[in-house]
Amino acid sequence: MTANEPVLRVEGVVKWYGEQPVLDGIDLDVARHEVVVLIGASGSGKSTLLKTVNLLERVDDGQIFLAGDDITDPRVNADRVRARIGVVFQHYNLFPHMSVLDNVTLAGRHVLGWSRPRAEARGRELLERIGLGDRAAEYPDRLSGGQQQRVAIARALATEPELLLLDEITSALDPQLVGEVLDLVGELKAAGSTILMATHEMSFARRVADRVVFLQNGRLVEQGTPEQIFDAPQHEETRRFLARLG
Ligand SMILES: Nc1ncnc2c1ncn2[C@@H]1O[C@H](COP(=O)(O)OP(=O)(O)OP(=O)(O)O)[C@@H](O)[C@H]1O
Repeated sequence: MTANEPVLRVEGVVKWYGEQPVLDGIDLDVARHEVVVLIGASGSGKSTLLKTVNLLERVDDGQIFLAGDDITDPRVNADRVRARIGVVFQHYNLFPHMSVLDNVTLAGRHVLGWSRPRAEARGRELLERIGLGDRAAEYPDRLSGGQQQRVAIARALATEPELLLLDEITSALDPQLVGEVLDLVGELKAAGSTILMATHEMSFARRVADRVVFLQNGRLVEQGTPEQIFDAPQHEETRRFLARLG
């Protein structure tokens, strides 16, 4: 990979569900250390775009490159690609029958083949970083929703991914737990993570995004800095979307 190559390049991506194009020719780059935030109405295609990057959905047309590698090539090993991309979803999806530490070490041990000591050293370091170092041996249901979502973020970081995908990671949380998760994302940004995320939290998008991307009906309508998008949107569709949010 060359110095200027984006971590992620999405080129002409099209995805159909039945008769309906859900992604209608998306072009998008994410540079190293950049935080790109997807906004748009429910159903505009944000989650589907993240799923195509993580290979949970196959594209019908176009290509996706991760650090220059075409990950939409049908011959790629999807598990290997996924180990290079950390993903956190709305529902934290921790394994309830495994300790917090085992949840965090699973991918390193089973996908990357790390030894237990290596995976656990990395896992404990991450749990310390998210302020849950003393909860390693507990089961997830002993933790609050915000703490579980922080563990899910630690799990996503465990394989030292090149890219983090965050999909509505606060929308299932009680309002008083949202802040701790958003603060953690702010810390990841400060530490230089490369992040592509979808959110309905416009105040957070404004705070954390280097670039905001507005999607509507599977098309990328407009993108720019938070100031450009929120204070001076150029497209009528963007203006209408933001006006509806009040
Ligand atoms: N598995 C599926 N089968 C058929 N249609 C789907 C499927 N998943 C999503 N869709 C449709 O694709 C469109 C885009 O959905 P997507 O979840 O990507 O939107 P979104 O912008 O992430 O919405 P939200 O903000 O509500 O999460 C919607 O019309 C949705 O109904």
